[in-house]
Amino acid sequence: MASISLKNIVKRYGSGKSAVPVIHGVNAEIGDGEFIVLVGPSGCGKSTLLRMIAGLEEITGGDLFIGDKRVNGLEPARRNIAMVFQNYALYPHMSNYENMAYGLKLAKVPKDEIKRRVDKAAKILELSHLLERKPRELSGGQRQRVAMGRAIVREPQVFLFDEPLSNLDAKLRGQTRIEIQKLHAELGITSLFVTHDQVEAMTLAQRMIVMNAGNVEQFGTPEEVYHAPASTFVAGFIGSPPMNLLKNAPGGQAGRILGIRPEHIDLCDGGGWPFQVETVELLGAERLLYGKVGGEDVTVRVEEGNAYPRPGETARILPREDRLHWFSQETGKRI
Ligand SMILES: Nc1ncnc2c1ncn2[C@@H]1O[C@H](COP(=O)(O)OP(=O)(O)OP(=O)(O)O)[C@@H](O)[C@H]1O
Repeated sequence: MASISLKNIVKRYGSGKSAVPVIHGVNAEIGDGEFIVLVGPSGCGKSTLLRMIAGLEEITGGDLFIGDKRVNGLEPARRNIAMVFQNYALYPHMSNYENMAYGLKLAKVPKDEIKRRVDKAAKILELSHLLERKPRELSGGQRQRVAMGRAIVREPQVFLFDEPLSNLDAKLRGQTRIEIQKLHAELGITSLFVTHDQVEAMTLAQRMIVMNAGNVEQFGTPEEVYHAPASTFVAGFIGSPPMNLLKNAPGGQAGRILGIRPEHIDLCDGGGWPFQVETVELLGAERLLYGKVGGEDVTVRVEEGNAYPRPGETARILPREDRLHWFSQETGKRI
């Protein structure tokens, strides 16, 4: 196991005048054994960052340490890292056992040691009864477990996951998420998990790095990111539906954006803000009311079973005082 340290990491694709800057100086200290999720919208540079740590992409500037060793120029095979990809990348003609054993065989690990490691990984992943089958004889979720097994047997210092759940359906994604958490609890290997899905990020992360356009917007626990987003970008990205952001809120201040989550607004009989309801959506346990306050979009969440206004009506709403967030209109940063 090992810590990972990113010091002012920069990435540019190409060179000279045609160089495309993609990562603009990322700093992060990841502790030994931590499970970190890297989350952000498509194109923000998550995969590029992960691939630089894996050694699959050259680092343009800055220093990357794994443990106390600077590894910028070290080839991937010598970084003691295992990577799990979205598309599993299993060999179709090999059995699942052979797929898991292949890397060790190449590394000339003795046969009985290979068997010991594969059997142990298969047991952890509940794959023992499927080892003789070929990957095509497995479900998507089982295939992803074989891919994880292949990573585990190498007993790496670091696991890198590149959107490994995105080919699975919603239910299986949920189950596999739980398995990955169990695996981490059992093995305690430093892990970096890339996703664009904020729900996946919130549920898996011990700490999460929220990225936007090649920069780190926030690095914190899911609680910190949810309760104290560092910027309007994070406020709008984390949480579903996203935080309401109002430039001209009643009682607001010039130059400031007021943020309030839909779940932190109550309906009231008098006082509060006038809220013109436009549409209402039922999502099982809750109802979302979409409408306007003074011309700005506002979403309000009401627990199912409670009274709620209908489209076309004007209701009164009261944001909870202790749940208000303030951001600078100029920089978007939290005040
Ligand atoms: N080989 C390349 N040459 C030039 N630009 C590239 C190259 N690879 C990636 N990029 C650009 O770098 C930026 C970051 O890409 P990256 O794949 O890291 O994003 P991402 O956050 O992982 O996105 P996604 O979730 O869509 O995979 C994008 O703007 C992309 O177009």
